[in-house]
Amino acid sequence: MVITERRVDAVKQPEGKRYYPLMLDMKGKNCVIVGGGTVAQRKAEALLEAGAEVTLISPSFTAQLEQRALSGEMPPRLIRERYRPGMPELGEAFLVFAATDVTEINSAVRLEAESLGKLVTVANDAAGSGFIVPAVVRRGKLVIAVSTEGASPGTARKVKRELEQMFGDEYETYLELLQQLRVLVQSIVGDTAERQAIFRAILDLELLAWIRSGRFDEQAGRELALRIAADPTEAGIRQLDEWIRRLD
Ligand SMILES: C[C@@]1(CC(=O)O)c2cc3[nH]c(cc4nc(cc5[nH]c(cc(n2)[C@H]1CCC(=O)O)[C@@](C)(CC(=O)O)[C@@H]5CCC(=O)O)C(CC(=O)O)=C4CCC(=O)O)c(CCC(=O)O)c3CC(=O)O
Ligand SMILES: NC(=O)C1=CN([C@@H]2O[C@H](COP(=O)(O)OP(=O)(O)OC[C@H]3O[C@@H](n4cnc5c(N)ncnc54)[C@H](O)[C@@H]3O)[C@@H](O)[C@H]2O)C=CC1
Repeated sequence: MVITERRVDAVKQPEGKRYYPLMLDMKGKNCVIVGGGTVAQRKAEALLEAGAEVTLISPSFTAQLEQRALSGEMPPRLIRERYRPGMPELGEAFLVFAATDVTEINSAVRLEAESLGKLVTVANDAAGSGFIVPAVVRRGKLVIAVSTEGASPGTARKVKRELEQMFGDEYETYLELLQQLRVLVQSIVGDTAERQAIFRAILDLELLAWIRSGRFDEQAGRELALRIAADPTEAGIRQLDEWIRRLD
């Protein structure tokens, strides 16, 4: 019992880091992942989805990565070698992922990448990483990223699943509509304060419920835009809920 207690007491709290979340434009950006296992695969898939060019360095790869390299647009490049210092791919990378199951290799990748001025993440060492990857829910243009700052990745995944239940597919249509209305209002209302008041009024409209009801379509969106263009004032927009309700 005493031994157990000592063991628990000896576990050091990792020093607190405060991360800065951001959204990176990865289109066409070179990313190097060292490793070819399930973690490398998960990171590669997310990067490819964001339009990055992905190179993986590993003596072996998961069946899914092998498959992905043969098919589809923008296949990942697989380099079938063990990592060794001085590989040119690292120097050309925008981001580097050290994702092998060998701590010494991951550390060597980190040191080299850092010496080249690269941002690097280490799959088994949050403290030694320049960035970490959150769990992500996407609904069209709505992106919800969840992080526990490395405290419990499993919890990040769990919270993501909860958010998936809370935020349904209606957000895809909703954000497309809001984007259109925003561009429209920006093109017809010159005064910043008035524009902001209009945007707030639009957010207060019961558009989500309308979309969820299944009665909203392209024609309805057009009609809404026309009504806003006809009376682009806060008061005018606040009256639109009545019109929406009457459509029911
Ligand atoms: C620090 C970080 C670095 C990074 O990879 O960026 C990191 C580190 C580690 N993860 C480990 C384990 C697991 N990781 C997951 C899952 C995910 N891990 C992700 C991110 C991160 N993981 C970063 C912090 C994120 C944050 O906290 O905010 C997610 C969110 C994003 C993604 O990878 O895309 C993705 C969910 C994606 C989704 O579902 O959408 C699961 C769950 C599962 O697989 O079912 C497990 C097993 C359960 C568990 O251990 O909790 C271990 C090994 C521990 C060990 O063995 O001892 C380490 C190493 C360590 O802790 O040092
Ligand atoms: N960050 C995260 O999200 C998670 C991290 N982990 C940690 O990440 C590590 C990797 O996990 P998995 O992908 O599940 O392991 P895995 O065993 O599936 O894959 C390890 C990969 O590393 C490659 N590799 C080994 N030596 C190499 C070398 N010298 N050069 C290049 N590649 C080499 C292997 O070929 C293999 O493809 C584990 O050590 C684990 O602690 C585990 C789960 C989640």
